[in-house]
Amino acid sequence: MTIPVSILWNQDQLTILNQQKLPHVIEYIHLDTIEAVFDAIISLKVRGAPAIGITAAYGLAIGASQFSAEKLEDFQQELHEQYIYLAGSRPTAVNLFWALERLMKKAETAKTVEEAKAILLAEAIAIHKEDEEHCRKIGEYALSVLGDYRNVMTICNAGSIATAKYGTALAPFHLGAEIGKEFHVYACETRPVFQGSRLTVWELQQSGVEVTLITDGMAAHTIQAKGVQAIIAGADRIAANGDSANKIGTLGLAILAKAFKIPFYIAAPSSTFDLNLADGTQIPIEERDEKEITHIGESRIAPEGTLVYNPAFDVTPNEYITGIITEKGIIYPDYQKNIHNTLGEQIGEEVSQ
Ligand SMILES: CSC[C@@H](O)[C@@H](O)C(=O)COP(=O)(O)O
Repeated sequence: MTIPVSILWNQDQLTILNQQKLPHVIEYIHLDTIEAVFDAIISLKVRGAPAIGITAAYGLAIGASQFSAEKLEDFQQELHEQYIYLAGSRPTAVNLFWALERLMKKAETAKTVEEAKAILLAEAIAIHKEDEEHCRKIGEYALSVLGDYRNVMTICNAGSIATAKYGTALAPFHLGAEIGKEFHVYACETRPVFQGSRLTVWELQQSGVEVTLITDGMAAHTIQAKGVQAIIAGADRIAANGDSANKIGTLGLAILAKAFKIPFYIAAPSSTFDLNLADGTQIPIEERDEKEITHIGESRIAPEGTLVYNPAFDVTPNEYITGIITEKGIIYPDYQKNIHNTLGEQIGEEVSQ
């Protein structure tokens, strides 16, 4: 049993698991240009907030390595243009902007073009490595709060393949499998793109975790009928007051958790916090192609001319969140105060869009 990984940097080459094709085809593809990285992000070949950030960082470094500029000033100008280009790939996951800005800041310190290229790549590798360490810590903290619980619900895929390794919401299940702690995970299929059925179920099966698939509309009944003891979800962006954006359907689960008096946890690394935003109303919500709802694969399931609203994310207000599990510890209400105390002021200065 192995925990799958979706991003590899080997011999100066970026390779990703093509998540579009899972679970039927396990295909790893090389991304050799910044355009290929942009396409992989917008088309969900790579997805999940931390994985998007890591891939974008490599994308900027790969792009910069191919610039022909000889003068540092020209190089920095081209770098800025490519940074804006990649930052336009997806709007909600703040890890994208966080990672790109981290590279841009580092590049400013370079004295030569060659040095800038080396700095960019080193920073992308550092972000990749740190994310794995952070996710492992999140998993350890999550295991401590889940305690003796066995039946836990999740949504979307906030797993190993959405990060460098281990995942955020799925990290405790992978680590649990390693130490013999048995969970039974109820995975919401997560319409419209089915990250739950296609990715979470596949990923948990790979590491030997017991997982049952349900449709999103079955969540309330399943909590009641199967004795779900906790819900854990990832996040794409967390505001300074703890309001958390995650895949569409997460807010519904949080409300259910309150109604059924079970804990609802968000698991996310510090790179997912955007302390520049006072609350969740300011988080941009991506709206995606209506075909994701009117079709399953290439088959149309709604009449021609159907009006469609397809927001990919929703925002869970902080009052529904029992705790936010980060690599720096578990943050409990009062979120406004405790997020600031746990993450420190520097994060607020670094993250912006
Ligand atoms: C650890 S990833 C957390 C979230 O990014 C994840 O749950 C999610 O919403 C992913 O959305 P996606 O649209 O598939 O990129």
